[in-house]
Amino acid sequence: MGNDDISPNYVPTIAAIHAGLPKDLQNPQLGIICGSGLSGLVEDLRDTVIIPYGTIPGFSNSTVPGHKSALAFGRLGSGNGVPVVAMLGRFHPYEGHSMSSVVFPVRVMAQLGVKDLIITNAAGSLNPSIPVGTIVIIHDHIALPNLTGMNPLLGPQRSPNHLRFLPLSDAYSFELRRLAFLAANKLNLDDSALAEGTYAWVSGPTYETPAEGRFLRNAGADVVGMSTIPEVLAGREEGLNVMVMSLVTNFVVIPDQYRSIRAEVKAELAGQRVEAPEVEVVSHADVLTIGKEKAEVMKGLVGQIVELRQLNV
Ligand SMILES: O=P(O)(O)O[C@H]1O[C@H](CO)[C@@H](O)[C@H]1O
Ligand code: HPA
Repeated sequence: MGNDDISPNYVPTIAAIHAGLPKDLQNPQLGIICGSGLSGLVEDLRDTVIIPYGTIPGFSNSTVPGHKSALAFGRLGSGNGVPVVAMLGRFHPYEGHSMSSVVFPVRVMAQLGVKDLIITNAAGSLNPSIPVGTIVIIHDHIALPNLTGMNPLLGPQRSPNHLRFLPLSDAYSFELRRLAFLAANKLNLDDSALAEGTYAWVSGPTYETPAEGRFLRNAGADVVGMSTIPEVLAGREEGLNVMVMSLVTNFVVIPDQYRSIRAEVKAELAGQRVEAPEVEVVSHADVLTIGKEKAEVMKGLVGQIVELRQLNV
């Protein structure tokens, strides 16, 4: 899955978007990507204009429950506020979208004038000290697909302004992460509400086996998900400041030890029938439920980050 569309034609896309917007919303400063079940993040936008993906050349539709398929434009923050564009729903490679379609909206955001990009997602925790409901401010990532030939930036250099060899040691904006913690403080959130950690990107759509979960945990990842990193890479390649907030919606199932069938059969042969174990499984429905529960907190944080950014704190 390489990058199949190196030079997208932005003209019809930007024209379609601008045609649907009043002048003062045409150059948003902040981009937001709403993860699974997190479209409620934009409820506080003012003067909102919704543009369905289906009407925007180059955009696909998201097929995942909990993802809408529209851009929301509006204003966030006090006074006149900051013009914002939000993706209500994203594209995942596992849906069959090409890598270039997955990151196209981020490139379009950059064309529209976005400078800061806040990416959200639902993720599974690999770290026992990061429970369900925690919001993890991502400070690093492990992207196995990137290491094995699925890097979204594969292909000819896009332009002289797009770095051929993009460094990623500074991928996650120190400034925006700082504002996230200042915002949590302003909102009187408990220390445990926000954590910092490393996101592991996997292609999905299967959830991890216990051995895969253990492998990722041992590799140093704190949370795992099937999105986000292509957007981070494209955002950085486009010169945006990027921050990622992962909402932990479940623990990745990693039993300490496997139940031995041999031992159970031995017990059965000795006359003691053992019941089949109940194995805990993750479901997307559970992921969406936690998203709904925590949408308010996520929304509050984003709003407060915008407020602090406006004040140049
Ligand atoms: O990363 P987002 O889009 O929030 O969604 C997460 O939730 C889905 C699995 O439940 C996967 O798509 C995973 O990546
Ligand atoms: N694994 C991968 N992606 C996810 C998970 C998970 O446990 N939870 C939400 N998205």
